[in-house]
This record gives sequence, structure tokens and C-alpha cells, in this order.
Amino acid sequence: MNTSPALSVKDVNFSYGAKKALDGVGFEINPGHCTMLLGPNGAGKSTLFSLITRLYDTPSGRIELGGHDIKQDTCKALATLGIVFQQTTLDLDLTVQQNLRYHAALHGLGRKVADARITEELERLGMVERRFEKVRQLNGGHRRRVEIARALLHKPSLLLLDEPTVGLDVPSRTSIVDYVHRLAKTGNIAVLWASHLIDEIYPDDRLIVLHKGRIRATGSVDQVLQTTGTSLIKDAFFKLTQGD
Ligand SMILES: Nc1ncnc2c1ncn2[C@@H]1O[C@H](COP(=O)(O)OP(=O)(O)OP(=O)(O)O)[C@@H](O)[C@H]1O
Repeated sequence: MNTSPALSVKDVNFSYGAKKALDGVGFEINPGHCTMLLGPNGAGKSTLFSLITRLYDTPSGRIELGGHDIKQDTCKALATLGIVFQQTTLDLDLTVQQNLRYHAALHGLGRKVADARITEELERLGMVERRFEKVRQLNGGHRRRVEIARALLHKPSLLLLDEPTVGLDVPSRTSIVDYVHRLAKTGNIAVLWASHLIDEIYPDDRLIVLHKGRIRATGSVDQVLQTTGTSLIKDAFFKLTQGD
């Protein structure tokens, strides 16, 4: 049994030329709860996700997924990862099923296994009846659900979500926030969720507050409230992200 953290980030630094975007960032993510990555614009959230997904090389420090170093053991590491990007990456002219089958094939799943998993994930998300519709016909909330189903098809141990509710109406947002929190609770998957919407945080979430490339606080909601001497997350966030 693999007892390594789903994600381990150790002393990671990253710069765009002279501009330092991440400065000595380190944390671990484990299953059982959602970890919310909070930070104002420019905090470094997208940069961190680009390093974890290996879009960018990590020039210093170390990132491991399920104990696999993403530089030395890239395929094994990335196989443990499911991701929902900020911008939709579905093919609008393919059906829901075609999009999902394509992704399953990329992960090396045979057709039978793929179809069983597609049905399973779409059922959980209340989308199974929509499987033969073109993605173009779906509203924003339903497209997001398809993207979540797709991210889970290969049974990853870490789900990364980069502000997945941006642009959605309130009911769609609520249902996605609820769904992912329930998913995390099962304990089978770790969730790292970049957000700047305080109302997406549940009381038993873990928090990582990033500001100007540095981690300003980590821990449970209660711990972060305690260390900042506040009683509301929005006040804690404000305190942690004002000035340097
Ligand atoms: N391609 C780039 N070239 C130069 N600087 C960049 C580049 N991408 C990001 N930056 C800078 O790096 C810092 C971190 O940016 P990043 O996009 O990671 O933040 P973020 O927390 O994702 O912000 P947002 O919430 O606005 O998406 C910012 O100061 C940003 O201006």
C-alpha cells in the first residue's frame, strides 16, 4: 500500500525572468478533505498548478505525486493526477461520451473498462442521460460536470481544480462545490482546489493561503482562524494578504 502523500511540494521556487512567482513553497496534501488554495490575483496559484502538472519544469525544490518525483518518474507521477482547468478543455463538437472515451484512451483504458467508468462517473454527477449530446448543447454547469467526470475516469489519487466554478450560476456552483466536498470525504481521493471564493470553503477543509508567491498560512479552518486571531475566514484572508 502506498502511504506517501498524494502531493508533496518541497521548497519550490519559480521565477519568470526577474519576477519571482513562487518563493520556498512547501506543503503536503492527503485524502479525506478538500484543501483550498486561496490567494489574491497574482499570488502564484496558476504557476504552482503549472509546476504540479509539469507544464513548466521545476527549477528548484521537489514535487512528488503519490511518492513519485515528477521529474524522475513523470509518467507514474502524472498517472495519479486528475485535473480540471479554469478554461474548458472539452471538444465542443464531440458528444459527452466521445470526449470521455478519448480521455480514457489517453490513459490507456480499454473500451469496456472505459465505458463502465464513464457510466459510473456520469451517473454520480446526474449526467448519464446526456452522454450522447454534443458538449456544445450543454450549459456551463453541465460542461463542468463532464470535466469533473473526465478528471476522475482513470481513478486518480489527487484531483486538482483551478477555479472550476468561475462564470457559473449559483445553483451550478453550489452543486459542484457540494459534489467535490462529498468526493473528498470518501477518503479515496485528495483534492487541491484553487479558489478565491470564500463561500466555497467548508468548515472541515484544510487551507493554504498563498500571497506574493509565499505561503502565509496552512492548516484547518480553525487553526488559520486561531493563528490570525479572527473569527471569519474573510477576515483571516484579509489579514494574511495585506502588505508583505
Ligand atoms: N508568463 C508570465 N510572465 C511573467 N510573469 C508572469 C507570467 N505568468 C504569471 N506571471 C506573474 O507571476 C505571478 C504569479 O502569477 P499567477 O498567474 O501564478 O498567479 P495566480 O494566483 O494564479 O493569479 P490569478 O488568480 O490572477 O490567476 C504574478 O505576479 C504574475 O504577474
